[in-house]
Amino acid sequence: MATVAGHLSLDDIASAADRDLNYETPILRLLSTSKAKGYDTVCIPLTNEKWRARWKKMCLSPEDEAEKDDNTERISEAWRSNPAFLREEVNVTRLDEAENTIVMLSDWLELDSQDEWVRCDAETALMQELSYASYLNVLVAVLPPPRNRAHIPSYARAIRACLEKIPYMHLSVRVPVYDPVIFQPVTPTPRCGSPSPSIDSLVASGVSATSSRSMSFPHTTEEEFNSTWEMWDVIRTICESHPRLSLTLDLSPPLPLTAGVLDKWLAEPTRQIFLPASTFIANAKSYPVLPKGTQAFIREIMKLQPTIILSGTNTGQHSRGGEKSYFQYIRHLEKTSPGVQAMKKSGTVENFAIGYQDYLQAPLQPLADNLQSATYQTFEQDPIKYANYEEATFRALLGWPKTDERILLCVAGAGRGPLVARALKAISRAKREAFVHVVEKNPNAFVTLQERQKTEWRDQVQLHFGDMRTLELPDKVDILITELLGSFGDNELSPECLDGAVRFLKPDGISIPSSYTAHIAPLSSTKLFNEVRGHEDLKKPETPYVVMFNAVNILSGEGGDGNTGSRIQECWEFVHPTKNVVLNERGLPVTNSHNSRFANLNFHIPHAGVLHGLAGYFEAILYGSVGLSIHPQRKDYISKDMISWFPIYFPFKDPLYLPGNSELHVSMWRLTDQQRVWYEWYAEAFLPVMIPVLDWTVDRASASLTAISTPLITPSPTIDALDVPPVVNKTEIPRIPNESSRTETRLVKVGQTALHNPGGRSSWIKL
Ligand SMILES: C[S@@+](CC[C@H](N)C(=O)[O-])C[C@H]1O[C@@H](n2cnc3c(N)ncnc32)[C@H](O)[C@@H]1O
Repeated sequence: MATVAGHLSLDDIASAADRDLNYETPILRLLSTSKAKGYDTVCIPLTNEKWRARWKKMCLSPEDEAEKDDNTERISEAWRSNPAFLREEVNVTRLDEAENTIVMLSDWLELDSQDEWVRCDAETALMQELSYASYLNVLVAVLPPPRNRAHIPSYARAIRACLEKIPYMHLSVRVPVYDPVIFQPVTPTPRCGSPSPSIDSLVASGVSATSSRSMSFPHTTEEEFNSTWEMWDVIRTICESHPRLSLTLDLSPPLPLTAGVLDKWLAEPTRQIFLPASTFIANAKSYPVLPKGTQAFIREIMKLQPTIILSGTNTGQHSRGGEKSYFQYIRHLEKTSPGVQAMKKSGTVENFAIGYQDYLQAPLQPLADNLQSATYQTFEQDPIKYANYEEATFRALLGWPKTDERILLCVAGAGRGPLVARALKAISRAKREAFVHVVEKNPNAFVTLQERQKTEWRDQVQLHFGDMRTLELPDKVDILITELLGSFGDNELSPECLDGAVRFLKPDGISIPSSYTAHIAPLSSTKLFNEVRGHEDLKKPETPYVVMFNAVNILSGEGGDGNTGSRIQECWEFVHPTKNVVLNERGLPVTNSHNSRFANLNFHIPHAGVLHGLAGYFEAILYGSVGLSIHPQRKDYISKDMISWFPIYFPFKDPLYLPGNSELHVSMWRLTDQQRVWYEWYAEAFLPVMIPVLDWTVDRASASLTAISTPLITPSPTIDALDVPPVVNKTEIPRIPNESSRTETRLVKVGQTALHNPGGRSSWIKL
């Protein structure tokens, strides 16, 4: 269940101050009442107005210059040299008051003020607050929100310094999901005036959430939706994605109905959602509900299990339902969240993967290693994979043209025998006379196969121990059944094993599977990036992993300008039996070069994001229209609730920022020598820019070179990436462009990754 926290306001704390002999302190009284109302925890402001007033007096120049005095400066300097609170400036003083609570630091601190002195004193105050919170064992502190884009690097540097000095505590940056008003330039306050307003006051005054909620975002651009994420991106980058840095997403501003622009928050460490009562609207019966866009977003982000901080629920903003109705509404959203429900429903891949989300696992190597019985047992729990294999075998048997002959089947790589059992079922359903050869190279699993032959299958099967690449069978078979597929299709060396096993097939024989394809999509995930980075050796970021994705955002979108493909794109295909391979006298390929592959795929990136890696999927055709798929857009039509494979993840060792409306060109290789197979991967980012088409003519009147070296247009800061006709020698008469109204789109390169795993130096699969 989602954790729901009640936000205590300064007014709540003040009104709890009247003595109640049942509680030792007002905060303990509020904690107890919140618990009774059903909240799991509370969010408490650490400081109060007294601290704000003292800080203001010490650190901001008075509006009236006449009020300035030396004594104040001395007091300020004394504070700077030894920052400390007075008892009456803080709301929490005891360990039991802070236990399991979320503490909100002074949200008026301007770590990104226009004024350098204000920034400096705000940082001193922040460190003082964190040090005090740390003294009280606080585990999560919500930081004041960033406001001023121009000084976000200063804000981020201050947070980084705090992360280094304060141990254990999680620092959570409060960021509005978007709110352009927050970024209106802060009036410079060179030690005078008051700090810029807090989010709450801006929402309450300027852009009232109620008033703007009723608008349909007529003027809100992609750039505006992106602006707070872009600030967060700078903070996260400067803090090097510190594992104790997280995000409190402030949902005070109303959300758009189109989810795409918000998905980027799913790939971030969004640990808290701040949800004020003012964000709720009244439904037809006057009960508080959330606007559609916010509902959809909360349902989606619930799968990350953030703590929802409800605030202002006791301020009577809605006429019906009372305080508990907000809380109940959140529980209702949780119950109707597809992600949460899938996790709860047994039999789904989401339920099967609980505890494994975003956890990196090394892919199996069933050819090089001998699998454990428990691993086979896990495979065998899949309700869909074996049913689809049985159906494919059944249809292949039904379609087999020679009805009067005994049909020979071979299950190669049989493991503990589930596909043998399914093949026998299919034979019985199809009412055909048939016999099954069974091949397995794992000596331990072969004992289980012998046991099953003796007790279940008897003379319907014949067992053969050995490697399908070298073993000989007594007969050629009609149908060859294998399951040697990895998350990327070919990554458990199905193509190489089948090169050997197809020798068992008659010329017109059928292979189940008949083909499989590998697919990729660019992905962003701070969590996964953190898992692979920071290791001295290159191995970790140059190794593909099997991962059940959760806090992940696929960056690509449909659309684009025709130069780009779909959101998830196919890299390559393997078809069996393989055609046109040069074979030796034993019927085996002379080299493995026919199994190497290359793909160059162009993705459209609609919204800005940070590329951390590639998500990989596979799809297989078993027979006819029966298949297996983990492709996110197709799996539910082909093999819904199949749990055997999680996707694969190809990491990038350094993040690559992709601007909105950019293109990502990905190169992917499957390479091989006589001993190994490995993947290499690389990506480049491009930004399409519109430039006028220049018709060049020779200017005989001017002998100066300036005409061509002066920038004529400035489509992008990387103007040098565009073709300007070269000057061959300095005496050549320059050409100047004619005026033209035509424009064309060119791609300007904005970044690239390293080539990952060259020569298979970090990761490979042993043949
Ligand atoms: C992914 S498991 C599938 C096991 C079983 N068919 C199932 O579906 O549960 C692949 C099996 O193929 C076997 N295998 C892999 N390569 C082989 C080879 N070259 N020759 C024979 N068996 C092989 C492995 O030992 C393993 O038992």
